[in-house]
Amino acid sequence: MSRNRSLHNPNLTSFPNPSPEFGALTRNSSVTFIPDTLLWWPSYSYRKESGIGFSGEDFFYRDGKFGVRYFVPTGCVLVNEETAAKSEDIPDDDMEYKILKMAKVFAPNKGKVETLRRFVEDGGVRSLTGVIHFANDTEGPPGFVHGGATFTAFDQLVGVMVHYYALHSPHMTLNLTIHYRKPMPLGSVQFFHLRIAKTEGRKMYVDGCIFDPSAGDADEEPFDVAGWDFSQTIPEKYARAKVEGVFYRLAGIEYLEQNRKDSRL
Ligand SMILES: CCCCC/C=C\C/C=C\C/C=C\C/C=C\CCCC(=O)SCCNC(=O)CCNC(=O)[C@H](O)C(C)(C)COP(=O)(O)OP(=O)(O)OC[C@H]1O[C@@H](n2cnc3c(N)ncnc32)[C@H](O)[C@@H]1OP(=O)(O)O
Repeated sequence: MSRNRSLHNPNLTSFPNPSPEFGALTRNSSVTFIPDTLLWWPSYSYRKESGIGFSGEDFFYRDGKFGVRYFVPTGCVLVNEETAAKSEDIPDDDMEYKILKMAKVFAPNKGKVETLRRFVEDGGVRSLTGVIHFANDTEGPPGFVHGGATFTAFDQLVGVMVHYYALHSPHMTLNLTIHYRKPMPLGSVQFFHLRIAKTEGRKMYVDGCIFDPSAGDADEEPFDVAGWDFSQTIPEKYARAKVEGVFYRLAGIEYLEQNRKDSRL
């Protein structure tokens, strides 16, 4: 049996650098790695108060619980200095302009210039791909990841994707459904592939999966991540968990402040 078990390393507490999984994605020409400084949003309040950005290749949810690296389809960089400069004549109280200014700070200044609207019109796939490490303290069933940890990971990953493609305009989760297909081995490094299925008004419909190249049939070669065309969905048999959900664009971040006041928090 030539099954690749290298992804399941119970002793792994942080990302090996560079990990074989990360390497497989960087060799895939249909995806581009975005340093997660551009997407990382650990705490909106903290960030706002401190003005501190975050660096490093790994994303961790609290104390080393999840580590994440992100990729987007090649040629889908949303905005750069040039695009942002063209928006100088937009009034300052315009929400989209504020978002563009944020994006100017956070978006990578390289690659092809694509605005969100242009990209959508082109019918391109809006997706996010990456590797995620479930460290040992996410344990639920003995030897496996807790379903709540999987859910949190999905909510965060999809949230990051939605905010990325919406040029950082604030969205909240309306609903999220997880289908647990196969137990998630504790300490394993998994891949995820998420996409925006459609946008309707203020709603963004999303779907995707966390998948494991070695989760297919035992007599097959593992799934070829380096050669896979990520504009396609991942074959069902590799999915450990699948997700579908809807995110909703808020009129402004002030909505959250108003809710805090209303709740007397
Ligand atoms: C989280 C914001 C952060 C902002 C940060 C800014 C920039 C960020 C940049 C990067 C961020 C990076 C990462 C972020 C990572 C993760 C994101 C975390 C996401 C979360 O973890 S977030 C917490 C859980 N989330 C909630 O806490 C939502 C509570 N909720 C509400 O606050 C209201 O519900 C609201 C405002 C959403 C809508 O309320 P509303 O009054 O404005 O509008 P209304 O009620 O009319 O609903 C409008 C349409 O949604 C339909 N609808 C309503 N509820 C539904 C449901 N449950 N399922 C299906 N459809 C539903 C209605 O049927 C109607 O549909 P239709 O228009 O078709 O009739």
